[in-house]
Amino acid sequence: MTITTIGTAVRLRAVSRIYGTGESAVTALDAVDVDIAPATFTAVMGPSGSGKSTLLHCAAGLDRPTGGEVSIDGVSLTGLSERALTKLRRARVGFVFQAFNLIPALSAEQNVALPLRLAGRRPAAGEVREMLAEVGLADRARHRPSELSGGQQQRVAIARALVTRPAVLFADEPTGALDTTASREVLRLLRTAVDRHAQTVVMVTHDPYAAAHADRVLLLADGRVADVLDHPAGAPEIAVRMARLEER
Ligand SMILES: Nc1ncnc2c1ncn2[C@@H]1O[C@H](COP(=O)(O)OP(=O)(O)OP(=O)(O)O)[C@@H](O)[C@H]1O
Repeated sequence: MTITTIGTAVRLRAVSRIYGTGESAVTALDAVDVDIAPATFTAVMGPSGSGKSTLLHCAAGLDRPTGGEVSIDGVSLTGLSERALTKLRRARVGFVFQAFNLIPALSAEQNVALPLRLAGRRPAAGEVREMLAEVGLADRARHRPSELSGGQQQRVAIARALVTRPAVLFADEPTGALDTTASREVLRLLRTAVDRHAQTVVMVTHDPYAAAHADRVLLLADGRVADVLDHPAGAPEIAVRMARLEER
């Protein structure tokens, strides 16, 4: 069964995720409600262990919540079979991870073409090259990941995540392993996906400077949304709200 939720790219209703059972049970997410509007950039922050990665994984359909409901692009994930969930992820969702996760034996171009091939499509002429050009790597198409800098590898990973033109891009600490210049370039690409291509970006980060690129910052504590900051003025404002959260 699918439930249509027009106007929301990602919707969480009373989403809980409990790891383990009995005395060792850990409540990583505690009845979280979140609505993420299409074509917006959301940053998810919070102290270590507050549930950021769990939220991202549940919202992206990579992990199943213990309770509650997640919808992506108007489709409820509850009750979908693994196969249907995989299909939905391939069609509507992109992922970027801190560790890039490129396939070492494949060239940049082959890495970017992978999601299209997995979806059973033969990439159209120029399609993959255009995507690489969008992330500024047209001249690196035949290079393997080991022949690229960290920043370039992450740009290939972004091209790979965006090549299917997914409705939502989830990014888990995408700038965590990068220096300031490479981070800025990655954040600019994520911002472009939102502003130019009307895609929705949800990014977990520890870095207030990265979060300052977002339209909205969700601050988690103990598996709940403890604070929300709309249109942050800059990194200092975000850092202050984070500090307040950590003092509680
Ligand atoms: N597979 C698991 N089994 C048991 N507990 C887990 C598992 N994954 C996460 N947890 C626990 O759930 C809570 C939330 O973890 P999560 O990784 O979502 O936090 P986080 O905010 O992303 O942390 P960090 O910033 O350190 O990456 C933590 O207490 C963590 O120990």
